[in-house]
Amino acid sequence: MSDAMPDRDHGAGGPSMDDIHVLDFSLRRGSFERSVRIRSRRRVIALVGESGAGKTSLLYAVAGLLRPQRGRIEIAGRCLFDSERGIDVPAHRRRIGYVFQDARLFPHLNVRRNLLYGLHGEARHAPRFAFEAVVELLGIAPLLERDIAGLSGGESQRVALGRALLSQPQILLLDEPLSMLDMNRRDELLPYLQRVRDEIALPMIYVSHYPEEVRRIADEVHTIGA
Ligand SMILES: Nc1ncnc2c1ncn2[C@@H]1O[C@H](COP(=O)(O)OP(=O)(O)OP(=O)(O)O)[C@@H](O)[C@H]1O
Repeated sequence: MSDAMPDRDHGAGGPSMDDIHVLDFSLRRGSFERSVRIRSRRRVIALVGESGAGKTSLLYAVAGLLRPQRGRIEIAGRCLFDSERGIDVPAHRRRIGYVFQDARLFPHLNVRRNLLYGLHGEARHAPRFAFEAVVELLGIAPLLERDIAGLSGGESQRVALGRALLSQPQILLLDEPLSMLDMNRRDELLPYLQRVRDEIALPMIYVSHYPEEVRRIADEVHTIGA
């Protein structure tokens, strides 16, 4: 089932004929099996569904961490997997920024070093998302010299989002980034997620349990397992 939201103004980086996502595949994890058929021209889509429906598994397949049994995955027109054509782009070449439920920051590095970790390897050369711009976008400047252990859940998620952007992704995958936060912290973080959505023209796939959260972020909602 899918449910298109009203159009949002995405500016110059908005949807075009090329912005077509195709998630048309079947996967298996132990005894769990899930097939999905999603085609979308919306840049930001959400996957919702009950616990165990397979939302995280679908993100893993997009990220190249789980290989589907068959099918095709295209994000913004870029083919990542096609069993018929023998295409399976390795995970490290998919240019994915992944934000998990828990921020998964390096506890022995401070905020600045966690962010700079994202900006390593090829990402350092002519980055599309520069360090200062990402720090400004996410309001991280006051946190830069702080230790990870002292950050609130919302601050940690902003740093995790910043690190993901600095890795210069072509796709942003968000796996319930607000789920570990209480209501107040969720309300604090949501505007930053909206800024990322509006100011950075990246395709985003957003997994969530919360209809309210999804309505505020995604252009289109797909229910998994219905
Ligand atoms: N490593 C694994 N090996 C075998 N089965 C697994 C593995 N990881 C998850 N599963 C099973 O795959 C199914 C889908 O799990 P998944 O985490 O993708 O669901 P989800 O919709 O993201 O759930 P939640 O909302 O609770 O995070 C579940 O039945 C789960 O038990």
